[in-house]
Amino acid sequence: MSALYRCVLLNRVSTCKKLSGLTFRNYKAAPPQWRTPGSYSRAGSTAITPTTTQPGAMANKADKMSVSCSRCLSSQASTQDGKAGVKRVSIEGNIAVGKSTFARILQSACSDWEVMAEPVSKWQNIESGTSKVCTFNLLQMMYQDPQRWSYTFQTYSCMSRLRTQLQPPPPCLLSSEGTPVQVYERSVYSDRYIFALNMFELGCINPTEWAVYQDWHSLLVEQFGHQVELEGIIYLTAPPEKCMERLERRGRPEEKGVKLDYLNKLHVQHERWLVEKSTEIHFEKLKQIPVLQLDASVEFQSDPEVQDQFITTVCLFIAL
Ligand SMILES: Nc1ncnc2c1ncn2[C@@H]1O[C@H](COP(=O)(O)OP(=O)(O)OP(=O)(O)O)[C@@H](O)[C@H]1O
Ligand SMILES: Nc1nc(=O)c2ncn([C@H]3C[C@H](O)[C@@H](CO)O3)c2[nH]1
Repeated sequence: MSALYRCVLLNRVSTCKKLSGLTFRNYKAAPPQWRTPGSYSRAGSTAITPTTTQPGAMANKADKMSVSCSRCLSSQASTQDGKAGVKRVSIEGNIAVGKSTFARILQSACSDWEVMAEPVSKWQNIESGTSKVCTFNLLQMMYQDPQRWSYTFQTYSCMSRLRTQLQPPPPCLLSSEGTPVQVYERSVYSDRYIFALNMFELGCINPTEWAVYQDWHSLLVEQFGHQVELEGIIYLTAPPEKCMERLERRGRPEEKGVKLDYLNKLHVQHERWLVEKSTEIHFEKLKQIPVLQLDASVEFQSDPEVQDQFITTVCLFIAL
């Protein structure tokens, strides 16, 4: 069944449904508007059959994916900052788990979603203040000498994420009749509660730097308030060994020295923050954020059926 068809179907779901372990409670939301790659079309309204009742291959694929949702999205998106009705969601997960790949799939499936990529190329090409010819690769510097460069990296990565999260949605999203969504690849929150915290625990950020980082991070998040709030988090998980395999296959030069142990530590940070909820969080709203956990160890890149299943699940999460 195509993503377009199933998203049309979603329009009629109003009672508690269970999909691959994901429970949805009563919701009435406008249907997400979908496109198939290459052709954009608006969805009409048709009766729905929940995906769990679909026989055959789809059900088997669903068995392969473990999906869980800690709480579903509130239908109230931001209304105070010119982003009325636009929901904001971040995709979180370990290095090379497949966030960009997943984001591209979402982007190509739905015209109402704007995916904002992590600004890696900016980190790789910081222009010198005096000469545009001279650039610095801060990502490489951080990996080569984490003790020296981690704090600098976190200031720059957090600033660039903040800039991304403050970007207004494009006019087409604001005028959308469906459920427009801005999807960020990582966020100012993972900057602090995954990476900066991890670097501090590893001793690559010293206690003074950590105190300074936390102070300005809190100030920025509090000052920008609802402008940097999220309505949901999509957490992609895979065993660190799988991430290592994908990281090596991708072959990003700066990541040559990344060890499995580092990915294990980042995995633990993600689990503490998003699953066990044992990370100390300093923002009340962030503590309440619904988290959709998706098992990204499935090789979904070349499997349209699995992609469809993911899209449907995200679509339901966002519609709630
Ligand atoms: N589900 C998947 N099945 C197989 N290969 C995948 C899958 N998802 C991603 N990959 C591959 O793994 C590599 C890393 O994926 P990707 O760049 O999307 O990860 P990422 O999470 O965005 O990484 P980063 O944390 O560095 O931003 C890529 O080579 C991609 O083609
Ligand atoms: N130290 C550190 N802090 C961050 O906030 C952060 N965000 C991403 N990364 C690394 C992971 C990938 O190699 C690469 C692309 O995601 O950049 C980070 N590294």
